[in-house]
Amino acid sequence: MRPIAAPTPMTRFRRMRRTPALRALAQETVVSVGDLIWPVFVRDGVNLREPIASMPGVERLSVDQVVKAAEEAAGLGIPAICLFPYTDPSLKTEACEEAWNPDNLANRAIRAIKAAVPEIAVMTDVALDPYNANGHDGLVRDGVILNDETVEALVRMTLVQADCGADIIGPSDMMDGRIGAMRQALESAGHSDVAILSYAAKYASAFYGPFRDAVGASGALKGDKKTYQMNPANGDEALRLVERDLREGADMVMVKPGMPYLDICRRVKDAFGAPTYAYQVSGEYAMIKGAADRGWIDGDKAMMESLMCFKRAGCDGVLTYFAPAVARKLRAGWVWG
Ligand SMILES: NCc1[nH]cc(CCC(=O)O)c1CC(=O)O
Repeated sequence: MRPIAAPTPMTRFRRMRRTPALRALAQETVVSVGDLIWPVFVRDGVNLREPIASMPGVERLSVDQVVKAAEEAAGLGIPAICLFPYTDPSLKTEACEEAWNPDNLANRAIRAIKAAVPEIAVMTDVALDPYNANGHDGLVRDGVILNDETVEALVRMTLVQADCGADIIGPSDMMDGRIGAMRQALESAGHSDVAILSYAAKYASAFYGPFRDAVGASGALKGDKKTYQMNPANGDEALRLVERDLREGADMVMVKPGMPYLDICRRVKDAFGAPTYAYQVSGEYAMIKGAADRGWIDGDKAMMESLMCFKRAGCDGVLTYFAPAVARKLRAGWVWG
């Protein structure tokens, strides 16, 4: 495509910006409620909602409250909810057995949501960090993160989540070969309808800080995640990872974080045309909220603009802590232009 413009004054771009009606007609991109996946934090207990200091407005919810949140999301038309457990430190071990316990917090939440709100898609997190005494996404031996042993553990975790009724498996661990192993295991176990949204291009990012507070992993983590998460300097590698995961059977792919990596979103969408998602991560949320709470930016406008930018960059959808707030704005008839 080669856009052509006659010289001014034959072309005046401002003609199409003059009124809201003309701006609406010229608008190229839309955000709709169907683009949203809402990540929520689950904690133990009953009737509990616990604020997270580094994520103003986000709470850890007990399972009964997660069900309420899922009902609210479904009522707003949000298609999917994604669960992250805050695991009791006493359940964290080096072998991470709690990860495939059918009665762990995340699995109880999946079952409770599917029983009460079957129409909402439940997405899971597959990684060992909520269950690992050392805070890593993989099993660790002598300070080394083990790839193939971790993949076996992740497959066990996946199968239990699928048994509990998960619709979308979300491997966020960045081990090599896990998508193919999970896909095969799901097929063999009769879960051929369960989809995989691969965190294919996940960077070793400073923007995950508030999330690690939210799931209680900040204190536990020994070292960093640079031997498995990507170097922020790399773009071509993201394309190779996405291609590999699609070939192994991923149904959808994700770029994470979101806003600092919109170039990667665009390249991934253009290269493969696969369902492509971005994760607007905790640090991105905290920046917008933190600045808004101090009166430095208009929080609603910055939130809506950020969602539009993901869509413009080629994303089919966005995992965002803003999901219910965005859905409410859309429902109220948000005027973009
Ligand atoms: N498996 C860990 C995981 N899953 C989702 C996030 C980050 C999400 C966010 O920051 O909102 C992380 C953090 C990490 O890799 O350390």
